[in-house]
Amino acid sequence: MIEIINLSKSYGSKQVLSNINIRFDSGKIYGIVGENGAGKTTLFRCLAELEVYDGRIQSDEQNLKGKLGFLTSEPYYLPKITGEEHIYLLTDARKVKVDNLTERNIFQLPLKEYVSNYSTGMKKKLAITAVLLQKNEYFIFDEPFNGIDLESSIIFSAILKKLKDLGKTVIISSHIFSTLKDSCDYIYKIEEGTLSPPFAKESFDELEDEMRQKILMKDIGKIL
Ligand SMILES: Nc1ncnc2c1ncn2[C@@H]1O[C@H](COP(=O)(O)OP(=O)(O)OP(=O)(O)O)[C@@H](O)[C@H]1O
Repeated sequence: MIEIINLSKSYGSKQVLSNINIRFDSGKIYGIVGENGAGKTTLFRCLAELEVYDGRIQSDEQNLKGKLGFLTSEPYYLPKITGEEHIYLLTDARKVKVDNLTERNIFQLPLKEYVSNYSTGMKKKLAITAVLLQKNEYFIFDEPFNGIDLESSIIFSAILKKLKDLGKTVIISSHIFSTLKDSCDYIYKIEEGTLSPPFAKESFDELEDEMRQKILMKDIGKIL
């Protein structure tokens, strides 16, 4: 369980998150949606303790940091590092021993090659692989579906379900609503720094309609 209590975050005079309260339970998948700049990544960075914020984040873990895997929307790689080395770097940091990496290479990445030679989607899949192999209890996936091909999306969706079955806590953001609809137990919307009440599965269509209506109200003719 992770609980966020009265969390607010500003960058200088700009308030990005206001009084966020949310609880993430084990064995559940939580989706976070919101327009570009709504504050999704900022919320995730606060959860990963990469930001200073007002409010409190508590969990039933003594060392949440060591059990939280964070797939950032633009993962970082060292120069001149191979896929295999990148994975071992991250798993060694957690003192997790990875046997049989070849078998666990679910996205069939060329792990002996330099990551700098990977395509965008391959880099994303490498980052997903490393976060999974770290054996985390909590997972934050910021835009995991961005840039990955259909087959990999299907594999990743199946992995999400498996994580849920294993009792892990999963928090995920995506602009592709269908991917969240498939996987999530609850979806929250961030708008102007505040969080909506949770939408449960039976109200996902209602949320999607609401978001579509808002977009349709914009006068796209202005640009043409
Ligand atoms: N380091 C920073 N300094 C100043 N402002 C920032 C910083 N990081 C983010 N912001 C601002 O905070 C707001 C929220 O950004 P954030 O990246 O959390 O949005 P997001 O919902 O993840 O957007 P996207 O869907 O585009 O990824 C934006 O207005 C952004 O400009």
